[in-house]
Amino acid sequence: MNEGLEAYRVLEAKQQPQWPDASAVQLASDELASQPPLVFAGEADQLRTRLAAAARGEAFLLQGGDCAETFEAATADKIRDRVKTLLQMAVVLTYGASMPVIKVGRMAGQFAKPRSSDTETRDGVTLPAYRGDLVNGYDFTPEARAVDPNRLTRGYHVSASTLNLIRAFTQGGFADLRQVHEWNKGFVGTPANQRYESLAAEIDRALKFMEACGVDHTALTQTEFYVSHEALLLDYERPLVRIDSRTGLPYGTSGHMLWIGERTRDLNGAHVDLLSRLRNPIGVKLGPTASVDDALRLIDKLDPEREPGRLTFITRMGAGKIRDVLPGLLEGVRDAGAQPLWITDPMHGNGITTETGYKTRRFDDVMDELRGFFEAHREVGTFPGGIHVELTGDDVTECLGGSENIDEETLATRYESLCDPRLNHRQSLELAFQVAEELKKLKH
Ligand SMILES: O=C[C@H](O)[C@H](O)COP(=O)(O)O
Ligand SMILES: C=C(OP(=O)(O)O)C(=O)O
Ligand SMILES: [Mn+2]
Repeated sequence: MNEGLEAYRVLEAKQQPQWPDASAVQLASDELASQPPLVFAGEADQLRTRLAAAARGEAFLLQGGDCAETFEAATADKIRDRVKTLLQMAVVLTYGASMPVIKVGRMAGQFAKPRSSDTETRDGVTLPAYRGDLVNGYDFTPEARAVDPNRLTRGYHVSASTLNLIRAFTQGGFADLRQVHEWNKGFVGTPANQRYESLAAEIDRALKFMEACGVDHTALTQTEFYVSHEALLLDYERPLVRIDSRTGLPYGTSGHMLWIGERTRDLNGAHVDLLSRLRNPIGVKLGPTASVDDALRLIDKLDPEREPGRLTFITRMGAGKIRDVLPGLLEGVRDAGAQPLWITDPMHGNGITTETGYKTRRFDDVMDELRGFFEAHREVGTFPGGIHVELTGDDVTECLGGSENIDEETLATRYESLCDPRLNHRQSLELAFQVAEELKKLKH
């Protein structure tokens, strides 16, 4: 029954590195195959159950983290701050939505990147493009940019220690909601403070009320937190597929939820084939050219049983297109009787490059796409089930605007991303406040 797990090998796999030495890749693959799984099948099942609730309109998904994690930045402080940002956003969204928020990091495995071009040219020198720390290094030298299969096992170990820390933080009391309300301090003295003050005060009061009522301590101090990444690099994903001893079924154990990117979602390609055979919850990015037919064929292939929570469509249309494109897609899928979870990625359709060469996004465009997402669902009568955001807990300057009004000149001061621009800590919270306002409207 599981022989099909090798079927992807004869199909076209886009965006894979050209490894120079097949035997070194085989060694790395054998090494990965001998390591323990990073996540357990039962956890993936539990996430699927949670996502099924979101598909029914009874929960909301918050998925976020770096565009490209790096080995170097897998430090305790940076992991803590990213988790903290997501937890703080989740508190705001939970209050806005009055429903559970499912927390899923783009973490502990988000190390491989699809690129528009195989090469990068700087000052007349052309080298291979950076494809993520799982493949090559970022420094612009031939040595760093050479692809290195030893990075596959290093990526596994960095993911393991990242996940270990995430589990410790979210189970060990760090996620104490009573601490999480400290977030509003980040806004003191900014124009955003006034705008969000009243919602922040309401949340504070609600938390104090819960505590006074004697709500079970663990409900306030422990939280479920899942990890996900784009399942791009098949030489990493395949060796981490394991057969679950309970059910005899294959699970990708590199993360709880795996998604297929916009560039690799070909129906007859290797990525769709391999992921179709795994029991994890699966995501697929859908850009503005995706048709109803594309979506329905993906459903047939990835979710033939139409099992709630199995399939999440992550739309990334661009602020200028979402209102035109999304309603038709939602209608077509609904009319075919399918109920995938629909979430929005308001980042990847809104990239621009400044004259000085920085890849960036305008906070206002991100918010506009988010509002377009809620409008499209309102129009069709479907549920806007979550958000997928590139963000960091650090005080970087990568996206334009927000309450700090980051301008083009400021971008250069703390631009740290090696791939796409992320919302910084404050911009992320600001986004959460505005999404909470949209969620509140849903209830009325
Ligand atoms: O994260 C997404 C893609 O890897 C990224 O947007 C591609 O960027 P590029 O056009 O710079 O290759
Ligand atoms: C590559 C990404 O997105 P997409 O596949 O939507 O372009 C990403 O999420 O970083
Ligand atoms: Mn990205």
